[in-house]
Amino acid sequence: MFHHITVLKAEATEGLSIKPGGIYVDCTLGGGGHSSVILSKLNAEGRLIAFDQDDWAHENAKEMLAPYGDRLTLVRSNFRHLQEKLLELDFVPKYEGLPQVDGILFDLGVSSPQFDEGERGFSYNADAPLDMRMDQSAELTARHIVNEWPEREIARILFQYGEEKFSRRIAKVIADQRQLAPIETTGELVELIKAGIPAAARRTGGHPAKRSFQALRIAVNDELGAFEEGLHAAVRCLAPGGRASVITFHSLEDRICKQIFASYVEKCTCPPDFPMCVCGGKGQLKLINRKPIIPSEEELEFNPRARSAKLRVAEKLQYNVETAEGK
Ligand SMILES: C[S@@+](CC[C@H](N)C(=O)[O-])C[C@H]1O[C@@H](n2cnc3c(N)ncnc32)[C@H](O)[C@@H]1O
Repeated sequence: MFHHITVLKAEATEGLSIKPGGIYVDCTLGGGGHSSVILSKLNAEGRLIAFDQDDWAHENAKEMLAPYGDRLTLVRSNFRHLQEKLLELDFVPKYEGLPQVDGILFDLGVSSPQFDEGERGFSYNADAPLDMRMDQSAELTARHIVNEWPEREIARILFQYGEEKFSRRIAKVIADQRQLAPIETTGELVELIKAGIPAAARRTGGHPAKRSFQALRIAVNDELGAFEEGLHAAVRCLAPGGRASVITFHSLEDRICKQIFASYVEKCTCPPDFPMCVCGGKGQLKLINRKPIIPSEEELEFNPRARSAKLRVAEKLQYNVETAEGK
């Protein structure tokens, strides 16, 4: 059973402002929660293209979303290849060599089954081989990072991606241990992480391995690099008036989303409610919400995993003056 509770389900799909006959992309299919809401709002002309790099998500979606027939196209790929993959689909309109879709959704991170199934190696609560790959055909595993990367690189990712204060001490414990024997399992790694954190600090702030496991997962899957590339591609692939809805789960992701969106609005000086950019600037997006939308208390009661979620929505502007005048 694939059981993932969809986060900000109504808010993220309402953010897309769905037209029944439009073409939409869910970059993070997962358990199909957002995809099924989008599909339920489409008519016979409407299409959803759903990406995931994990086979599990596809196996589940093939069954669960089968009633929608050819309204749904599944793409097993990293969303960093969004533009190339959309160009391959005949039914997606193209303009000046770019695909044109009406909305794109990202719900970042891992799904609950990926995390909860110990065998995938994402969880510090289960003993399993050190894997952590979302795409099981990818080469880089957590085992490789822990056993092969230089100690200072391990310290860097623990600090940058996990905000782990004791990153250097943990990296040193890992480097010392692997001289004796390779580190093979999540259980062994949890013990090494604990050994690198002073006893008093271990008793506060949740599970002592939480931050390091997050950091390793981000590094194994190059999550931030893929998101940056995917979000830039999304802005290029939106048709005028199309929306991007992005749910992030930690400050590193949210910062990337905020900065990328800002980089496409900052040169436009048109009023926010203006339907078309006429200032001659190169603005391509307008922000639908300046402050991120966060889950309600009711949602958090029902799904505590939604606690750190933030939703940002932006809309592609109509073509700017140069393009609108038929250049
Ligand atoms: C949080 S879950 C999505 C849950 C989904 N929105 C739902 O409601 O069921 C994130 C999913 O995105 C996938 N994913 C994460 N990063 C990806 C990437 N760069 N390319 C493709 N899929 C990715 C993961 O494999 C996972 O299945």
